[in-house]
Amino acid sequence: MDSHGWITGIKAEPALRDAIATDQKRVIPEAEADSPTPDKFRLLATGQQASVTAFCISQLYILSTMSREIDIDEVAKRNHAGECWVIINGFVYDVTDFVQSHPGGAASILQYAGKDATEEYEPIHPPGTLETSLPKEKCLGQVSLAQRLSTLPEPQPQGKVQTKHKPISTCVNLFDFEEVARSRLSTRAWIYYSSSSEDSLTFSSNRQDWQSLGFRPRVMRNVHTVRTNRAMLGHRSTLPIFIAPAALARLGHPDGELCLARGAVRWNIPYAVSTASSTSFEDLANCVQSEQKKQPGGTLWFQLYVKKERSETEALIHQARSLGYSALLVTVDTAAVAPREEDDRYKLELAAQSGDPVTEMFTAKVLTEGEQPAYRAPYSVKLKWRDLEWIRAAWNNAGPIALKGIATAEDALLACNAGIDCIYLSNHGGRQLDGSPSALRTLLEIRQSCPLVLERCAILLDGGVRRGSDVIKALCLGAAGVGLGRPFMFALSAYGTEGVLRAIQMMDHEIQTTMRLLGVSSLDELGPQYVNTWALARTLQSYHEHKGTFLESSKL
Ligand code: HEM
Ligand SMILES: Cc1cc2nc3c(=O)[nH]c(=O)nc-3n(C[C@H](O)[C@H](O)[C@H](O)COP(=O)(O)O)c2cc1C
Repeated sequence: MDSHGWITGIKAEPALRDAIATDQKRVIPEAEADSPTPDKFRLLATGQQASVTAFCISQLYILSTMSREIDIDEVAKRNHAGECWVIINGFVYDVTDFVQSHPGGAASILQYAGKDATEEYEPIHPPGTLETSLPKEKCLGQVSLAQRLSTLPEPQPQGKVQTKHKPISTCVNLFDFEEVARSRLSTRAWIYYSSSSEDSLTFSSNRQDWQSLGFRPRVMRNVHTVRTNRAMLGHRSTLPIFIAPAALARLGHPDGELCLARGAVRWNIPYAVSTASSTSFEDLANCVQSEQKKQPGGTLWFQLYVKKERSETEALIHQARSLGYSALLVTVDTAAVAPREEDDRYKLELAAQSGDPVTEMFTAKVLTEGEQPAYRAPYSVKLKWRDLEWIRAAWNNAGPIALKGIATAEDALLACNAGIDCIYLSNHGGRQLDGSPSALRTLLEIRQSCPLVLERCAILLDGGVRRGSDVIKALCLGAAGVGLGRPFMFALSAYGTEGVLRAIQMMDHEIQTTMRLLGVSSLDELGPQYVNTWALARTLQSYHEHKGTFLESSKL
């Protein structure tokens, strides 16, 4: 390594080296020097701020390859669906044939047709995406270094954000992280994390329902020592909480999902990795392994979105299994992606500002026979209960299986009868069907109409959980454990790994305090006698009135 912190073997011109030194980064190529790709470089920050700026990678990429040079004006001409080129990390890709099948929707690429898409592309896609999604020949060449440098954004003064930044020591609860994250995140990232579908009815009731449940505390019990440990999907966790699967953590912080993995190991709780993780499944497994060498704990679960192609799904399951992910969580509430209008409006506004004709988001396409509608996600609209057979076979008993997104007692019973190990009650944080019930309501419904399910299957749930007291309420009603989604995304966006660790610590503290004030010293003592469900239970559909329909609809 030379005096500038560069690994030898990389030829960096002085101008480039200076540019990167200003940004205080060192670059380490992980692949052979003769065939570098943008995804095979990693940046290590020497300063506190580990913000990975894609342009550093692309400069090296440009310098270290010898492929065809393309003029930026040539790229600019290919700016429509009929001929669509984009620049990513200094390389020019012809994505004309790929655009229509892009899993993130055609519009998201067409917005960058003829332009540099690096800044948008990088935090969303895990390493290796370009290589696996596009044929090699679609990488046409690279733009010249001079042209690339001329389009680089001005370096941001590093200290400015930090001096304004609220110190982590002043955050007292999870809502504080949300506030800090809001001030730090780009508009796009904030909207992506915080938005919910349509009128946000479900999103709002997720929070309200926890608040409508009261406690029935007992006093004068010796609660000097409290035990918070809980087994969830075979993992003996220090706390009855886990990190719920959420896509695109690198939108919030350059270390993205790695922050979550570190938090999970250091606190010994499970982390459910999303199929749409912006860090590769392998990097996360390696991170957990190396953390566990320092201190054992934590586990990775794998959240599965069933893709349109069965072979793709099977490949994902095999990969998760071979990397040692210890449970499979199949998400079942995404037959379509519900509109999150804030996201859509923002994208459309950007498109309108840049004069791009991106209207296809709302344009109905006439389908030829047998063609699937172009949903905005790569997930299967044909998923059915029978598919559990091949999903189970692909997983090959590598650990328990949960169905994530169950929202009625009838489906809970179906899952139970299908031999599923765990029912994960969720409405996707209010991001899918607006008007669907909170997990808490579904749990009450199960207790009312088919309590047997609680004996035969483990129950996990999530949605609107922000307090240790919410967790305890769920456990009183029979949940084995509780997931948190947005709070962890906000915590990592605000303070990286430190934020995640502190968020878990806050939950630990709140859980312990609630237990003491409730008069229990172990989670096993919790039961329905500790909560007052009256206000919520009376809003449920009466099981006795609808018994016939219930029994009918809980069959296939
Ligand atoms: C040009 C080459 C590109 C390739 C090869 C590519 C490939 C992919 C792939 C394979 C996925 C699916 C990830 C998964 O679920 O496993 C995806 C998702 C996505 N991509 Fe791209 N993409 C490209 C460009 C872009 C650009 C320029 C944008 C600009 C915003 C973009 C935005 C998205 C979004 C929003 C998703 C969905 C993420 C989610 O919510 O799950 N992509 N892309
Ligand atoms: C930004 C974001 C991304 C998400 N991505 C996924 C995902 O990839 N897979 C999934 O099954 N659920 C996903 N979810 C839903 C969460 O797993 C979880 O159900 C939800 O966040 C819980 O609600 P909460 O955010 O109020 O805690 C996502 C949620 C958010 C907020």
